[in-house]
Amino acid sequence: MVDDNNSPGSPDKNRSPNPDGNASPENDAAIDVLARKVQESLVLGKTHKFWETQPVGQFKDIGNTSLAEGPIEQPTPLSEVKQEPYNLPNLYEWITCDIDSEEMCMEVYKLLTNNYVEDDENMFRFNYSKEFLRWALRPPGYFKSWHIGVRVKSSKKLVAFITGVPARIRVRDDIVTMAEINFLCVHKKLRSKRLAPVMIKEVTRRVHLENIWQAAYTAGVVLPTPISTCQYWHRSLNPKKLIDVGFSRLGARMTMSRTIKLYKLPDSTVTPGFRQMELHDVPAVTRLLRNYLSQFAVAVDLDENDVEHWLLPTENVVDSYLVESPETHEITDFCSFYTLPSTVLGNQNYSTLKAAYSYYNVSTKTPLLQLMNDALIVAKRKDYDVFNALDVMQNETFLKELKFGPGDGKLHYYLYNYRLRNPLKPAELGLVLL
Ligand SMILES: CCCCCCCCCCCCCC(=O)SCCNC(=O)CCNC(=O)[C@H](O)C(C)(C)COP(=O)(O)OP(=O)(O)OC[C@H]1O[C@@H](n2cnc3c(N)ncnc32)[C@H](O)[C@@H]1OP(=O)(O)O
Repeated sequence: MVDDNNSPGSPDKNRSPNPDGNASPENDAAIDVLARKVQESLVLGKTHKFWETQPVGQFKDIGNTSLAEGPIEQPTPLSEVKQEPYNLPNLYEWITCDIDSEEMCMEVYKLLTNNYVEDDENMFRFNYSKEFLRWALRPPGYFKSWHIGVRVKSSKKLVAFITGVPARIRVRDDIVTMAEINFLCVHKKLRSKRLAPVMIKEVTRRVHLENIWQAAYTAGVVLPTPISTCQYWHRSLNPKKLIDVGFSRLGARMTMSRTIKLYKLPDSTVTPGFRQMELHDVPAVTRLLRNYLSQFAVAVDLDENDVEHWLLPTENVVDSYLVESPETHEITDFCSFYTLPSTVLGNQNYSTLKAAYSYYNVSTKTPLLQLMNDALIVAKRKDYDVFNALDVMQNETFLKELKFGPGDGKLHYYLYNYRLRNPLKPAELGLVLL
């Protein structure tokens, strides 16, 4: 395969300042990578003033297999949880963001659109849509109080944001109610002022108030300590545009027309019984997914309400397809992706990149390769420019063959207040965070 996807143009949360090249995702390699990071930190005199105070795996404990797996700290009585918000610098105030309100949702959208995650070279920035934010922030049992903003007191301008949503996550045999923390953002003009630790402490306090003591999150930066380090892969659907905007490069000895031909996909899907998921499919999809996810060391635990929320197709937010056997009408396979465009920064011809992100996929009868090729075909038909996938679950089995190319940088997975003895391989993760 000609890899024309090696440019720095992947706007993932994978903004590690020192990309790790091609480290293999084996356990030992993962430990090596972490050990190297820690070594670098020591040489640079880099410490984690905030993270060192938190109940997370610490770098000094890497490889110490005598520490037990499970919660690091026990819950405290709710009456001992701090009742008042943490102090902010005087000019700022906390708000709870009512994401149902069109006006509030627009403010959050604008903050993120202008200040959220960029790639290393500042060519692309995530552009989560308002509909996406509403979907991501209002799953079953969500808490409004976990949608937290910081405003300037005088102007009321929103300058920082962090969110949590509840989720059940299974770690080996232990099903743990956690908060999934996402959308941490500080306005560009307020960076490096230690606002992020206050935001994290405040969301932690509000999560504790609901008697929840663990959290899961992903980030492009290395913090103490990843439970796994994954890589994004990119499948060009519109190679000309991707090259024009600098997302990918023309491969060596490749012309534009050969590249277009290389990535061409058929107009229609090939699997008999392949169709969009509908409301009445929720029980069957839930069974299929639960059974599939049970094989991973760490996985999301989804019931029917969760599946309805997270996987029932929502225009421009999440797409789900399944295979219904034409003979037995049994639901045998499932695939899904979510929609996350990126703003193209400083390009004359294009302003956005339309990206699909692989979500949860299950194959029992249709080979995964064929199922995912059908997913690529529908994504292409819906005018996506690129299809992205992490190397989690069984994704490695189709990435190369379906002409995905590796992105640069990594996405690190973390648990708060839950220790794992060793880092996991990406293929041991059954969890995709948005
Ligand atoms: C039980 C319930 C628990 C709930 C909480 C669970 C934990 C949740 C954790 C949050 C999960 C978020 C998941 C996502 O949303 S990941 C997406 C993060 N957002 C972005 O990358 C958007 C663009 N960047 C920014 O808006 C800012 O640079 C941010 C806000 C990221 C940092 O602002 P700033 O650049 O102005 O820095 P500071 O001076 O205020 O603070 C510096 C301290 O902050 C630590 N830092 C930097 N980046 C991250 C990061 N991505 N996760 C955790 N910590 C991070 C850093 O190591 C340092 O601590 P230490 O190294 O000295 O110790």
